Amino acid sequence: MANQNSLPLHERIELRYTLHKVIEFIILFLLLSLLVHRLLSFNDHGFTWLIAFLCELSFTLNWVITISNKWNIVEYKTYPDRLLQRVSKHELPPVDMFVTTANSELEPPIITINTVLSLLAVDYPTNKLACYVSDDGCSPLTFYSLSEASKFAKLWVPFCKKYNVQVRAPFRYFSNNNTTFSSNDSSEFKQEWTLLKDEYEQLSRKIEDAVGKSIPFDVSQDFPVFSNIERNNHPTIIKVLWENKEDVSDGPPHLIYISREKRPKHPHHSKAGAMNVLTRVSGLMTNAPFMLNVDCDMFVNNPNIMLHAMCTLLGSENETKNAFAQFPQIFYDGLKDDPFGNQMVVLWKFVGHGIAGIQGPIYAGTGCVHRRKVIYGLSPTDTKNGERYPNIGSGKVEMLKNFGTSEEFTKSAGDALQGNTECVNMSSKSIEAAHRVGECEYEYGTNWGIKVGWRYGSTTEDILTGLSIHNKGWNSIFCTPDPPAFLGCAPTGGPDSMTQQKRWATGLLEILLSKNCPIFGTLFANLQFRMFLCYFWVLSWGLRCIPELCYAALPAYSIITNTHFLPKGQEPTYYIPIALFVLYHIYTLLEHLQTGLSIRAWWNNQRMGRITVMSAWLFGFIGVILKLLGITETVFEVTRKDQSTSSDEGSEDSEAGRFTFDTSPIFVPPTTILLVQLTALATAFLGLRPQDQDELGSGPLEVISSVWLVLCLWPFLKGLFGTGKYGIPLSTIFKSVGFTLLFYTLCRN
Ligand SMILES: O=c1ccn([C@@H]2O[C@H](COP(=O)(O)OP(=O)(O)O[C@H]3O[C@H](CO)[C@@H](O)[C@H](O)[C@H]3O)[C@@H](O)[C@H]2O)c(=O)[nH]1
Ligand SMILES: [Mn+2]
Repeated sequence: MANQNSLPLHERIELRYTLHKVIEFIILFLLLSLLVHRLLSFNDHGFTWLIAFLCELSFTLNWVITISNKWNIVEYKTYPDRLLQRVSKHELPPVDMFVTTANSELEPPIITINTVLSLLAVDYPTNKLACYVSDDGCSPLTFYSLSEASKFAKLWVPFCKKYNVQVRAPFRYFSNNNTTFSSNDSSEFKQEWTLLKDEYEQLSRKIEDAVGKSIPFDVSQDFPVFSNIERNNHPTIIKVLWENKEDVSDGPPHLIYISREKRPKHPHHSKAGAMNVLTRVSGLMTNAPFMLNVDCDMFVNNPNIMLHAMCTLLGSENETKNAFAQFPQIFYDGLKDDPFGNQMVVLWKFVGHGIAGIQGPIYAGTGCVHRRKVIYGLSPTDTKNGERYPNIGSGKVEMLKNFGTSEEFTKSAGDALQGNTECVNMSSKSIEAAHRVGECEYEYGTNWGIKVGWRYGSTTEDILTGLSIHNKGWNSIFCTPDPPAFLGCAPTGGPDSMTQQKRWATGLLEILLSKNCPIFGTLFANLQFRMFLCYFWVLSWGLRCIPELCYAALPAYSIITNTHFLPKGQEPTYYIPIALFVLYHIYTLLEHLQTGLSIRAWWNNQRMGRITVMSAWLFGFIGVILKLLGITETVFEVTRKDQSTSSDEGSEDSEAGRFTFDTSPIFVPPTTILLVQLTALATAFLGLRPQDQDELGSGPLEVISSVWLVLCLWPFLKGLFGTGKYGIPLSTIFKSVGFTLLFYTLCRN
């Protein structure tokens, strides 16, 4: 038994991918050879040679960082059983659970309440949990749905715990299991199951009925605060929907609804602002040392998540090392073969696990358990020395500067920093204080968003917040239990995917071009150099559109002007780009096949990679430039969450993965690139090219490149002839034709 206690709670396992490494180095060698060849033959070639050289230089740099990112692929195994042998259930630390929602139209409340229900039912002592929902939409519908859900939770939570239900989001549970019971199901179970299914259906129906009405319930009676309010102009609303007074062990934990104060002209800092209000309000009510946060669409898929996370966070060694445990983002009911390339399975598998082997995963905004004191600004050395958080200052003035003027809150923050986890309360006094810390002006003049809490200044607040933690020298842990911890929705459709990618590219570049740029973290703080490379790799997504677009223009330019930008057949270097092209695609295909994906999924991801860079990331880049010039502000556009009901045999299904368009200018650049390639190919095949001089004209490689781009842009080619949402709008086509003509004329002159 003594051995039992010395077994580790988590293990780090290094995975070997020798074949991958070999291919990675061959690709690097080929890239370098190509660069050297270009340098040596500059004089014989013109401007295109220089452009190609610069593009390839950036691809090579990117490749070097990719190799570094994937150098130590590690997996963490966690052992919840060992944890439970070591500590009894009532010794486990409390956890506050946060859910954010912002718009009841784009984020249907039925999705939000399923996430909340799945959280309320996790396998963890109920009296250690509290769930806080932040509603930036200040929607009576969301509020109503939650209050109805809290009634249902009283049946649902005990049911899940009694029968050890796997998936604790009711919409999934009742759609997966259907109505077939197994022979060993007791009649009691069948009865309760039927009752709960009924109750859940009633709950969904109530919410559905309420969706149609502008005010879903009698606000004046149920909750007068909701009458006569505007979404962007209202006081703080906090409502304890359910308080777990009796401390029952299998009932639902506390559930609190929060809609922070919003006033026009007061910056609200989108999700980061919401997270900070959640942090403060929960600090006043439960002040748990750990905080789990999820987006409203990310339900719990593995009821043991808290235990898995605790395996990496508890114990004195972890306490001075690991700041947070991040679970991967995985999506449910994803479209077959990932037509929009946004399920990111391969990305998480190789890059995610690779970064996990350096300083730990980047904070991804959802599915993450944070330490409250780290969010309050603690660094690992503060905990090591056992001193009273010297770096963030514990004097009264510093506490006020850091945490604001609420005495109740500074006291609770002090407690949290000292590891004093005594539970606060939900008295009317603390609720009053909670209203104050939810006000717009509360943060003015404080360190909230700057040194404390979720960081402001980027639409990807998650990456920025995680970076500030890694800068301090903290590690993080990539927690990948089986079955997966959380499942969420990936956008389905061209416009939604593009909006999301644009926001990411914008937010990431905002960080790179600010004083928070990770280079400073590695030079002056404790960010490891290879971790800096990881951050640089992610943060520079928005910049990649420049070499990509230039490189995409080169084959067309070469064909139209009858020149070449790739080596010609007489040179031995002719085979370098061919080998690169083949090997790179074998490499990515290998990654997809090893992840269990199809060739089709690989192809979809390849081409969406090209499309996203030329459209969404380009607009992210432009957005940041406009912000830097002071012309516009960047905004957080919420992604639509589709309510994928279980009606799988819908008539539209055959069209489900088809690319959709809207009038957004985001679709102009890819359409233009497509038309440019088609024009170039037409000139070549119709023999309209100018005479080439001494065999220097464009060759098969230029034509192949151009054809390849057309294949990548196939969804747009179909879009040219599609109708409705499947067709590229005429205005977009006209603009693209205009740009194409301009390009053609410029080439000809
Ligand atoms: O003003 C806002 C805007 C958004 N949200 C919430 O933020 C979450 C993420 O928004 P979503 O539109 O789903 O964005 P995604 O691109 O899907 O989210 C990813 O990227 C975001 C950063 O861009 C992170 O915050 C998320 O955690 C991460 O899942 C959702 O729960 C929203 O309700 C707010 O609470 N307030
Ligand atoms: Mn989302």
